[in-house]
Amino acid sequence: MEMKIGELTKRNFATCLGSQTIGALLEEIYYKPLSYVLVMTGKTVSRVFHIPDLYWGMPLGEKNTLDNISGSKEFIELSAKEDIGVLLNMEHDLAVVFDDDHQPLGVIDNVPMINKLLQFKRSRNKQIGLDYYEFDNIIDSLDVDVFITDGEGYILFLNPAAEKVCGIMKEEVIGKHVTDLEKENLISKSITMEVIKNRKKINILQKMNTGKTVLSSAIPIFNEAGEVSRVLSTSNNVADMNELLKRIEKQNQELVVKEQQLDLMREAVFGRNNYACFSKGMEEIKETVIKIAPTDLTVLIQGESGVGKEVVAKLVHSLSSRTKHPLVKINCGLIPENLIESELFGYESGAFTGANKAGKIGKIEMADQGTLFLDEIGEMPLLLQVKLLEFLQDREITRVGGTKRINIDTRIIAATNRDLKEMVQQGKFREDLYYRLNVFPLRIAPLRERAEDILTFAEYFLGKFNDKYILNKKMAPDALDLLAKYNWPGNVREFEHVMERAVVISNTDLIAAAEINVLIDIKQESGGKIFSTGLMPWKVAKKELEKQLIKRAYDIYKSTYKAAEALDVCQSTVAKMLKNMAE
Ligand SMILES: Nc1ncnc2c1ncn2[C@@H]1O[C@H](COP(=O)(O)OP(=O)(O)OP(=O)(O)O)[C@@H](O)[C@H]1O
Repeated sequence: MEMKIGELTKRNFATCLGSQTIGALLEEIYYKPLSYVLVMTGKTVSRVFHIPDLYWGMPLGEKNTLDNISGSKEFIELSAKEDIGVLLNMEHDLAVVFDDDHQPLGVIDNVPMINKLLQFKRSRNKQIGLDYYEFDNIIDSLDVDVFITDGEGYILFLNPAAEKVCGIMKEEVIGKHVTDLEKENLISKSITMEVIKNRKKINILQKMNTGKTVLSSAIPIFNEAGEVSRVLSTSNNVADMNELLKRIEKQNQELVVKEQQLDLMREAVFGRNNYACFSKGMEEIKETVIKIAPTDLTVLIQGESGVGKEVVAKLVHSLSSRTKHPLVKINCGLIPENLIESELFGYESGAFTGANKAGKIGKIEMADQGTLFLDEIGEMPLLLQVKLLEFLQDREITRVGGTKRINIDTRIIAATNRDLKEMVQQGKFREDLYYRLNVFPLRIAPLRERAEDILTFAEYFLGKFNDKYILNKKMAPDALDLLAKYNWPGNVREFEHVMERAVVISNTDLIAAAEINVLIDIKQESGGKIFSTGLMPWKVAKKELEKQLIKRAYDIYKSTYKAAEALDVCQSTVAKMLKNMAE
């Protein structure tokens, strides 16, 4: 059954006589949520005014009576009992609805829209689309604020969500102009007028008198003549967005805390593994280790002997998820060639004479779930390189003398002080194995190339050996100078040994340069050898060498006596030559 006109009728109207002045009328209805005024002549409705139009005209004609002004809407009269089908194809915008006694019951506005809905519904012959009232209900139930004005900025509608955000009642503001809301400080800035002016969508942040800040978005709706006939504003509570942002921020903070905890954990790991660094290069290695440790990437660490390759390998393992499982080290250079295969792969009982009867598991198997550290990989015999390559490809081993394939899950870290690439070129190392290992290469620079690390190491090892020997020794500045100038052919390992011996042998609590000097002996700096890089006359070369040695010794000791002692010449020679050089 079709709806009746009475069900669609809005009761937001007032009646009055045509002799009433506009001023008096508006004063009377000011606070009421009304949209229309019906001017009565006896029992007949003679004119209908849209209340916002009256506000608009008021400054000019406050004293005018309704009979005297223009602007009445065209309308049609309908009975409440009629089916809504009568609206079909109706040309008027507005209908005034009467009851059985011909008393005005209300109005139906926006008839064309209802019309369209009806047509739509009928064309489908079923209940598709929404009834007019359903729209009202839906907009009222929306959690989004909806605020509608006419094309001049007079407020026509706001839903409960908008009432809440603005802190105003519909009744208070319907029919008012948006600029009044600004004047009354109900909103900070009207977006509606901007939209009317610019004829396009605008977004702004609005502060409401409720203290809430909303992000408003308003769009113009145009009539057929291309004029802005309505402005539809919706807004989102910034507090809700802020709430969301706060939540995101909180999560970010939690992440930062977690990151810090992770940093602390890493520091603890670094501390435990005795990794000291100061130079940019070493910091970079530390950062890289932090990044690659959690992955299962194979790492190839290259660098001279004693630079700290094993330290780095341990770090990678400690910071990986495999840390609870063993880090198994195999020094490929130390195991006799005939044993290395069984060392790596293990053997079954009775595999060869002299072997343990029960058999033995190899290092690779021991490293299952953990990390296998192949130190001195450059020393691995070529034949075994093939077997290692096979394992790296299949991740399976067969014990010597056995047939069973055993699946192994291990991470590989290899280290070498040899130039593997060069070995590949010389045919001493398998190219395919080289590429299998060189997945993530790390090169650790020799100590002489990272002089910035020396002071850090001095402090670090001083602390370490003071603790070890329960001492409290310090380094004299010239002793530190000396450490910084030496070129450390044995790298960190040599440095560590020198520091340990210095702590142990120094006679006082202050380790002096002379005590360091005894340990590193400047004459050994280049193994006691002097290299020439070009040819020059004998005498000139001799002179140049003398100058260089004197300068070097004096730079280190800052004393002609000590320099003379180190160079094994008399003090006057050093003093004289320094003087000549200065002239
Ligand atoms: N960054 C570092 N922080 C603290 N100690 C370090 C560092 N680097 C190296 N060392 C110390 O130097 C010594 C040599 O380090 P490590 O054994 O790791 O060197 P390597 O490069 O593996 O040497 P090799 O090639 O001879 O096996 C170790 O005692 C180690 O503790």
